[in-house]
Amino acid sequence: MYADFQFEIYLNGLNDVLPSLPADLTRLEALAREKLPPEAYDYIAGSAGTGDTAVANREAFRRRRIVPRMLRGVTGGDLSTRVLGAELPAPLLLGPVGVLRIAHPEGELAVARAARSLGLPMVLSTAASHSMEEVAEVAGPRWYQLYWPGDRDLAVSFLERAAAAGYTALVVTLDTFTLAWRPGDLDNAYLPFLRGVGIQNYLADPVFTAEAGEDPIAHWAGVFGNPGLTWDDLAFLREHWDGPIALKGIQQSDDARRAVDAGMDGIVVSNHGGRQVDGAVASLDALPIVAHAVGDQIEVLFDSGVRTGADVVKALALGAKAVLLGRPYVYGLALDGEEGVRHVLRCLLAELELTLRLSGHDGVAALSSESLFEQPT
Ligand SMILES: Cc1cc2nc3c(=O)[nH]c(=O)nc-3n(C[C@H](O)[C@H](O)[C@H](O)COP(=O)(O)O)c2cc1C
Ligand SMILES: CC(C)CC(=O)C(=O)O
Repeated sequence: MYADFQFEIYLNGLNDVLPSLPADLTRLEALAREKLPPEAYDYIAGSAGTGDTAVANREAFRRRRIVPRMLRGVTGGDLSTRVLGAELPAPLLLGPVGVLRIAHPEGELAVARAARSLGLPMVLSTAASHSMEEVAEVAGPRWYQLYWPGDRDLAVSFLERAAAAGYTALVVTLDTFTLAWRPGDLDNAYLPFLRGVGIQNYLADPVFTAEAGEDPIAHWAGVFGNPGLTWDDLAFLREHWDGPIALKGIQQSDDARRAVDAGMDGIVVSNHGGRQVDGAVASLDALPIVAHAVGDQIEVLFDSGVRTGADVVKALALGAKAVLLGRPYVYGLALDGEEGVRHVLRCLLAELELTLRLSGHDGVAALSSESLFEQPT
């Protein structure tokens, strides 16, 4: 049971049981802000444009309310589930976040260790600041996130390296072929790759090494600016990746159906945490529409705005099989490395389990849209 340490905390005090971080995960952002270099904090916490979509992501969660049911003989509260062919102890993954060394020197390694200690999959970003092979050495279950380079040889080399290093599923991010207008980073003139953090991931790659020495921004744009991709190109990925593939950044039902038609195994309903299209629909608002459009034909995952266990309950009730966590674990990383990430995950899982049981659900499979009430706007 994930919540077992709850009484231990009451008996001994939070800080004897967990690192000296608050149990209220929504307070971590303010603490991380005090610790991180200002431009790194702004990059992590920031979003596109006015931040409208990032705010809408949270509002969409607030608008939905859990409706607790009583006397339902709730005993266990089983969180385990099966996603893209993998048995997960809980419907939670660590979403792909690039350049984690800007938050902590151990970066992706610390995150991988924390995820492994709880048996949760980590989705490693193409833009990771440790190579996928280094991360694989310390990671447990692992998936690989692809920023799809225009150069097909480079794309194949990423896929082959990921498969060889034991990454079992592929998450292809479609919504970030170029960075959005992000005023905070523009005001700071800050892009992590400029500090030579992000691109280190590729130095082990012969194709990339040939290009090294070039201006890193021009290099990034040249390599990953691949806006001409279409649905037809997905056949290429199928040809070069044997495991399951999920498309990340889906927000619309026709796009979701096209993913089914293209033979994909999953989609991640996501607006990149509001970091790409400012004014875009809140990801949680898109979720039930997309989930309804595809039914059981493809697995639906979700991210953008998840901050608490109750949020996970809401996303699952609206049709997600599992959720990906973004910024919260990065704040934990910034505050206390591996321990900080584990703290975030343990608190979130405990709260998820308690919320599920207290609202009358004997496991994640018992959730449905009837578990929620939507407040009129
Ligand atoms: C600092 C930062 C870097 C990110 N880097 C990546 C990335 O490399 N690849 C990717 O697919 N998504 C990336 N994302 C998006 C996350 O995977 C995820 O969609 C988003 O953070 C979810 O929203 P949340 O932060 O509100 O939980 C990044 C997000 C942040 C905050
Ligand atoms: C483009 C990336 C390296 C990182 C990313 O996805 C982001 O900053 O949102």
